[in-house]
Amino acid sequence: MQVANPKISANDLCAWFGDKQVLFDINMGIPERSVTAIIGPSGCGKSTFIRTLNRMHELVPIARMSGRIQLDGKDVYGPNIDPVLLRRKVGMVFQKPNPFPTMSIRDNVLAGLKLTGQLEKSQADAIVERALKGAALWDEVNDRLDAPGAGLSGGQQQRLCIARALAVEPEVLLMDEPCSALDPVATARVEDLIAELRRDYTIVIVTHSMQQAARVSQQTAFFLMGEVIEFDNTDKIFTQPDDQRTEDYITGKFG
Ligand SMILES: Nc1ncnc2c1ncn2[C@@H]1O[C@H](COP(=O)(O)OP(=O)(O)OP(=O)(O)O)[C@@H](O)[C@H]1O
Repeated sequence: MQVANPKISANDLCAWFGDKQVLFDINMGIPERSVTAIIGPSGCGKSTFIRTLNRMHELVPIARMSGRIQLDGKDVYGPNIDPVLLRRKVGMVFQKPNPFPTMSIRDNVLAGLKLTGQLEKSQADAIVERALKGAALWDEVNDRLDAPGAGLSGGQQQRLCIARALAVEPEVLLMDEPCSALDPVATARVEDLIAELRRDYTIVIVTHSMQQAARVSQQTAFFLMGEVIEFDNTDKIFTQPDDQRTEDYITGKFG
């Protein structure tokens, strides 16, 4: 699938852990303000791929990569790019909700801004409200912003982590199996939220749930053993895939 003016593009991307190559010549354009799902069996390189997009891959000492990743046409591995600033633009939400447990809900939302020394105190209340509203959590927590983050349900904690990611005003949100620790009700809320967020953000979501990919995404990439086997509109991937391996995977013949 050719994407005109992609928000992010990967060109000839390869990645290794030590001697083991785990991504092979990935070429993919990720459209702006849209949800792109990454599916594929365990160990096929989905997480590694999204972690190359905001330079988290390089935080693993034995990790290496080659090829090019561009954000708005600019090389994210270029000499003038500060990885910390890049990660503010390209935020990440992880599999297990990971709020700071003893920190208040309010401070959890502000944590990213505090870390990068960007918090203007006079703005804090407005930022907290905007981020929690953006994460569809404000109505549930606005009367207890000083309570610890750990007191929330799993689904609320994940939305708190999404609020924390939104507080730094990213342009892209990478989500690595964001619902895998959530029950179906909490999952549905996060999926509704993803549908809302796509109006303003470019979202890339790794998921093991084919149903989730079909529900939330506009494009889907099927990864297998470190390669992109097929990348197309989600409807096409789930109804008329071009590759037999995609069909076998989505119909549950392996996984
Ligand atoms: N920190 C690491 N050190 C060494 N090898 C790693 C590391 N992280 C991942 N790998 C290996 O890289 C390959 C790709 O892993 P990755 O986590 O990207 O796959 P995945 O498709 O996201 O898997 P899953 O669906 O199980 O989360 C696997 O073989 C994995 O064992």
